[in-house]
Amino acid sequence: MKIAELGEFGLIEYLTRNWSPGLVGDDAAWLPLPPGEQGPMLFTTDMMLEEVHFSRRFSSAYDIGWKAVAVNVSDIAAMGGEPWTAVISLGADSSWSVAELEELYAGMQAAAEIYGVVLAGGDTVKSRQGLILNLALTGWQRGPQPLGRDRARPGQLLAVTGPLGASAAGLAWLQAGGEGDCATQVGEAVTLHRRPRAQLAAGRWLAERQLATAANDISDGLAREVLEICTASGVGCQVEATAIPIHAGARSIARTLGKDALEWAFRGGEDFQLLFTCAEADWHQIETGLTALGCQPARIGRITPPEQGMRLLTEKGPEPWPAGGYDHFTGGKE
Ligand SMILES: Nc1ncnc2c1ncn2[C@@H]1O[C@H](COP(=O)(O)OP(=O)(O)OP(=O)(O)O)[C@@H](O)[C@H]1O
Ligand SMILES: Cc1ncc(C[n+]2csc(CCOP(=O)(O)O)c2C)c(N)n1
Ligand SMILES: [Mg+2]
Repeated sequence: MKIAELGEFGLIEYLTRNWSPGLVGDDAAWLPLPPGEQGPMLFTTDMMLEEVHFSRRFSSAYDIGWKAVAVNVSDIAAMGGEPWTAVISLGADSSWSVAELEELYAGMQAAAEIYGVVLAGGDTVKSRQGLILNLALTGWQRGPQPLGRDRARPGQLLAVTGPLGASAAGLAWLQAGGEGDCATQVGEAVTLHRRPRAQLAAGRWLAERQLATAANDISDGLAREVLEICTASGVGCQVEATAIPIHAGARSIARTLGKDALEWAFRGGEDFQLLFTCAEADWHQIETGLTALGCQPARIGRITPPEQGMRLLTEKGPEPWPAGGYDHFTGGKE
């Protein structure tokens, strides 16, 4: 069915026909505050555009809906918070059918259930070209203070919650005409590109115990996220290239396509693992706790005093920190 057959209001009614009362149908959604929660409120937004953040050639409408929820939850996870309510802004051109938008909503709903997000209304317009999907997500802080980017201190460890490079590798594989639906490490990289996982349990675990001093989700690549923590905290760092965990599927795809998987880890982005800093004395507890949650934590380096700058230690010796990361206005990558 074409969207024009339903019209704007018919489409909204159709897509939200199973939602609870109070969430859709008035000027604003209303719902009770989470019981007993008084921590600071968190509020984030992340937008996805067709052919910028996803392509219908590589992802189903369900995948796209899923990803919109996961990328927003990831920002709450990086603060050590709990996600709560999201509103959806949707712009669709006439190439999108009602059935596809229904799939998009099914994907959003499925991810929302997994992460405990309530979808609470939104706004719908016709786009001139392609799909625009934006979520604004509220959340709240469990710990006494948000897990920011500005409390990394010299001597602390830099670590990640799991392997990197999978999403960019999965996308490169699909762009090269590769099959995504296979039960291999390559298939897993493709799945991680299509349906990224927010590290909500890891963020919550670290924040509740106050074991992480700073954190960031890896949306724009390790190069960019380490720079953000070091800049916000006013510190330097020393990262060992060989300690950076690379997803096995990304390694395999890099070999086949003649690419560099480490480059995907640094500048590919969309891995949505957490980058965090912690006291060295807490590492054993962190490694055990995060592993029990299904993560594959790895320490990749150390925070240093600011005057030492940011350095990458490779087999050839110390190198300046790799520039770049994903930048929308410099052609994707710097
Ligand atoms: N157009 C804007 N107006 C006001 N603030 C903005 C705007 N775009 C981004 N920001 C703010 O700038 C900061 C960095 O934004 P950015 O989108 O890079 O967040 P991020 O978490 O680093 O990345 P990602 O979008 O991939 O999650 C955030 O605090 C964000 O709220
Ligand atoms: C079709 C297609 N081409 C390229 C990419 C890669 N990509 C797009 S946005 C982004 C960084 C995060 O964005 P933001 O900073 O807006 O959160 C990355 C790595 C993709 N996913 N799909
Ligand atoms: Mg972020």
